[in-house]
Amino acid sequence: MTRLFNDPAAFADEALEGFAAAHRRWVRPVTGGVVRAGGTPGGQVSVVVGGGSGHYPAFSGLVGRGLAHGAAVGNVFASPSAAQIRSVARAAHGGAGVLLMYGNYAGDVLHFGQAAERLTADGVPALTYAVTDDVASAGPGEAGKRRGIAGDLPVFKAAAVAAERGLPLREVRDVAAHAGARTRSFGIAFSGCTLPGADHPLFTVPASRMAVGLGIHGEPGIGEAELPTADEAAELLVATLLKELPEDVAAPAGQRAAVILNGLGSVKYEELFVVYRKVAALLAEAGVETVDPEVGELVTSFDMAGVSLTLTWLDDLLEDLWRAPADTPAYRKGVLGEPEASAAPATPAPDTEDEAIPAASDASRRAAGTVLAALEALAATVDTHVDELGRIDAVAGDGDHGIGMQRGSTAAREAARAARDLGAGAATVLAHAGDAWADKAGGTSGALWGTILRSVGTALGDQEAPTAARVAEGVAGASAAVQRLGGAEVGDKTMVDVLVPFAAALTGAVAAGDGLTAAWDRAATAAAGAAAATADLLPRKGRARPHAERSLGTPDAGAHSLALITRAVHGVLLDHQ
Ligand SMILES: Nc1ncnc2c1ncn2[C@@H]1O[C@H](COP(=O)(O)OP(=O)(O)O)[C@@H](O)[C@H]1O
Ligand SMILES: O=C(COP(=O)(O)O)[C@@H](O)CO
Repeated sequence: MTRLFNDPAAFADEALEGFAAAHRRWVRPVTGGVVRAGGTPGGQVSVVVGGGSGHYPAFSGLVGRGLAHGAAVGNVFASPSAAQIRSVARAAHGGAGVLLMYGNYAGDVLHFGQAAERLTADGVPALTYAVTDDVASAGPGEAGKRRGIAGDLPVFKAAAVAAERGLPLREVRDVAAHAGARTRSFGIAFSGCTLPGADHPLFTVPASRMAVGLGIHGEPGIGEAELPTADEAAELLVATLLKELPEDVAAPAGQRAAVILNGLGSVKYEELFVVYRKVAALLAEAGVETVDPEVGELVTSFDMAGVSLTLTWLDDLLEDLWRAPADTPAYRKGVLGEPEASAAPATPAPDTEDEAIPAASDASRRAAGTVLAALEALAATVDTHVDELGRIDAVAGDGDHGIGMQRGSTAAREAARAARDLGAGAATVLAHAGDAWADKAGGTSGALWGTILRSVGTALGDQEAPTAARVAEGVAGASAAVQRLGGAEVGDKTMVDVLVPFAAALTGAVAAGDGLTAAWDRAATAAAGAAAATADLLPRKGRARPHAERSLGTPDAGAHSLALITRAVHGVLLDHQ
């Protein structure tokens, strides 16, 4: 239970503020996260890590010498936005490029990928690396789909030390990939966390049982088993990882491994030590020599009761990097010399983008008024359904869809209003709204909704009075852009299952001669039907994928919210026709 909070929606921001105030020796707050207090030495590659809040010490607690140069910090269980990541990366840049590192989650992949593209275009060379250590999240044949859990730490650390030793950007990324390929984790859980403001945990397991194969967002595991003793838990964790050796490790005997026994939030240190006692014995029995083991909380999920074991199979390079000293708020080891003089920031962090409003025709400015009304109706619908969206998402996802949509749609409405008040046309109002949505919400749906609004805006332009055909073209463009960006197809159980038939129905009705309001009405009806039909699908993308069966009978959260929104926008069109 998370008991101490003010406004749940402000929890992540307030926690970051307090964290930075408490750790000024190590970190300096910047827009979107924190960077090392002493900056990045000139000419050194910076390693910028990040992810959602709720996982402390990941990610802000891992910033300091010997580890990350900066951390981009998202909302609770949602990736930071591309704008946050760019801001942190620019502040951490020492002139030699930036490696962006994160766990392999859909939202993180989208936002860090977009940030890397923009940074490179802005003259800050940037590469990405996603950690995939969690063996329970996908089989060995799909290792690229695995998520990142406590294996984040050794992989981030290897890259950061390589950067500090002066390696160029590509080689730092190669080191990250080498450490990632040799890092595996597996966990068990006894209860999920309770998010700030929620009154029950994301999942529960009967007192006599445990979930096997945990996730760090309240995912309930891939199986259930009898509650083990501490020794039995150790046996399961060790046996699972010894069966999951990296390709270039033939057998455990004779190997050396970095070991992390990680508590997820409410498993106490003494319990962890009881488990570790057996883990150490079992690894020794298998002929594995443990190197600088860590027992404690390194990646958490609020108050989740769970424990995971991580092994990084070491070679000479990886052992050297793992043993290197570090000095961060949450992870310290060895002794570091005096800090090198830091670079004057090579790339000052812009806090705001250029806000110039392009000229617009009167017709487009009038259309911007309708766009604003549509965004107001959208945000109101999300507010009304916020709890329902969270509940649906919690069935097989991480329960944050309502909160994420609320943050995004509220920000979009405010940005649209400000742009409209400055005389913007329809395209500019939608572009500002889309950017604000993606920036404030983060997460998968934040990136996708930002793209939807911007795509529709591009088709409308700032000059012409939008016709029904233009609107249909914009929605079709949004549908194609979402598929390109997220890689989902119809049938994967995502918002694409609604967006594609919605766009097709709208285009078809307009082509058949319907006016916009009538065509939108038909399309919104098609959207509602398509959203309901997602209940029969098995998810193949996003957070819900590993819990496919649990989601049968429940519609996809993003599909459902999209259908609700299309109906709300129809009400606005009726009023404005
Ligand atoms: N690859 C994808 N393409 C399109 N939509 C996706 C994809 N992955 C997830 N989604 C949509 O995003 C929704 C989840 O949104 P949200 O919970 O806000 O993001 P997150 O999963 O990052 O927490 C899902 O219900 C699904 O509709
Ligand atoms: O939740 C996280 C990011 O994943 P999403 O796909 O945005 O949900 C984050 O907590 C882990 O970095």
